[in-house]
Amino acid sequence: MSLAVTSPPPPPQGYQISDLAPAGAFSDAERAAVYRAIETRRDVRNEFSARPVPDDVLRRILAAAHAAPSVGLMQPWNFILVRDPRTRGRVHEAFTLRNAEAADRFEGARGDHYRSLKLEGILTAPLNICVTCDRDRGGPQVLGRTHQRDTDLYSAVCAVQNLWLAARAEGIGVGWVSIFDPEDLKPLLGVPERAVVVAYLCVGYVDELFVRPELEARHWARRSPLDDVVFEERWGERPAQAE
Ligand SMILES: Cc1cc2c(cc1C)N(C[C@H](O)[C@H](O)[C@H](O)COP(=O)(O)O)c1[nH]c(=O)[nH]c(=O)c1N2
Repeated sequence: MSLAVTSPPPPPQGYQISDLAPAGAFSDAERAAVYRAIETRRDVRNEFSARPVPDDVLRRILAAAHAAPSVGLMQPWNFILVRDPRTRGRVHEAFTLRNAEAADRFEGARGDHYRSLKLEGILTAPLNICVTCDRDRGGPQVLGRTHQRDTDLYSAVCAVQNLWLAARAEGIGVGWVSIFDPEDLKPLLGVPERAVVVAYLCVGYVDELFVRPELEARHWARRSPLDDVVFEERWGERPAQAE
């Protein structure tokens, strides 16, 4: 009897027919719903109702975030659900310190205008979600990240946007608060050294939303026209106007 040494079979590399589905456009109503979510999504700071977000709704929103694209399918995110008022109180203190520093960077009337803006709903929203990026997930080599190390961070931001849009469809507002030193938040939320705090989100039901960005409605900044930001072939080259 020969005892031939056999190497293990190579891992499968193909896919199954059942892995594919038709890629046709959505129905008119479905398409309208997607664009409506995108166009009416707003950053919410002030108008949260205390009504809790039910677990099944929260699960759908988190599943939408978790379905985001990610470099090499790295899925580098975690979602820390922050509900404890004591923790949120500490997060709010961290915000207050950094917000005062930020306000001082704007001079004169601009500084007064800044101080008049409410820029977070940490204590008034019933739920806060911290989105992190674990920079070591997927090991040292991740497909697509070799020459662009920050693509893991970009992936986590894609998850935030998915969450934001799904929340809009559920009637839930989201406000992104970045007026922190992220290192202040890490010990409060137990975020390990290797991970980055990407977003701190205030989440809750809202009865009304601004129809345009609140910062525009409050005369802080203006939304730019689409044509100002579209170039053709090279930076600065404007597309030819359609006849
Ligand atoms: C990365 C990042 C960080 C922040 C924000 C957004 C993003 C993408 N935004 C919200 C921002 O002001 C808002 O998105 C724009 O003004 C546009 O308004 P709408 O989102 O369309 O309502 C925001 N808003 C705020 O009041 N406090 C903040 O700290 C931040 N930080």
